[in-house]
Amino acid sequence: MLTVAGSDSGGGAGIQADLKTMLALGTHGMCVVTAVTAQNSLGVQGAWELPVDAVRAQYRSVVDDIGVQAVKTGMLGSAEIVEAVAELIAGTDAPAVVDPVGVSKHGDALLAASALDSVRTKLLPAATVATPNLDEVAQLTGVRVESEDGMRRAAAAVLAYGPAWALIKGGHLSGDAVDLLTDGSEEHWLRSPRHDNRHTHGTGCTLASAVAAQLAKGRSVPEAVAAAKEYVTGAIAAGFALGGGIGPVDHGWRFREA
Ligand SMILES: Nc1ncnc2c1ncn2[C@@H]1O[C@H](COP(=O)(O)OP(=O)(O)OP(=O)(O)O)[C@@H](O)[C@H]1O
Ligand SMILES: Cc1ncc(COP(=O)(O)O)c(N)n1
Repeated sequence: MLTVAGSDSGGGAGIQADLKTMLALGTHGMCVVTAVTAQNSLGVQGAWELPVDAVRAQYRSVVDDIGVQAVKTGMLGSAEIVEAVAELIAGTDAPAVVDPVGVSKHGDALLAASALDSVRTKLLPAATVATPNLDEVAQLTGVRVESEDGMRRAAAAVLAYGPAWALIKGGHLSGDAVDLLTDGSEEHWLRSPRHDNRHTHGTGCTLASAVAAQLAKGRSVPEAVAAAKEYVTGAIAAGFALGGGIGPVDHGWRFREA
């Protein structure tokens, strides 16, 4: 399966998190790099986008020869890259999990403000599952959620842009870590205990890649999301200190348990 995302030199989020997740879930990981970040446990020190032609060329190389069973998108950076990727995934016969990455855990911008409209009108409509966190919901739809009660409103506002399913992540609320998956008719609440662990770098990338890996294996969207939630919860519980700031989740927690 394929991730279209930015590189995190610290190895906790982005392309690196995606490929580790794909391996841990028994799939073959491939990647289209959209941007390179200089990043560590303290934040993002720099970010450089690739030319849009390089993004398109990587995508065509992989899809035309090897083929894909599922695609995941993460950091896309600019409106130009968002629009190119939206067109590429819309033309690919595989489910697409779109993580509309806006800012890093440290508050560094990973998407230009000028790209928001392209995310709304081009990328979200091409998604099988869109996985915004609550800050991204606010940025994209204007809906602000401060408690579980508001998550239905958030999902409706995201679904209005056209993804088949919305997975609203409540990781930034307090209390249990609750997410809502809905296609507008079915509703699935995913709840896990909140782990009191500050080493959560990469949670969003890991969850979205895990959903894509499960879809690649042929699971339905609700089954894929339930299995992905279980995987990311274990990875957060096993998150560990690395560097002087926020350490990564542990993508290999199941290997170590075994
Ligand atoms: N402390 C925690 N304990 C358990 N689960 C958590 C915790 N924090 C987040 N989660 C879960 O992790 C997943 C990712 O959610 P989150 O809201 O953190 O995504 P994100 O904001 O995109 O990630 P990031 O903050 O790294 O950019 C969700 O399933 C969420 O419920
Ligand atoms: C290159 C890159 N992509 C995405 C994120 C967001 O990470 P998270 O998984 O924590 O939402 C990041 N920090 N860096």
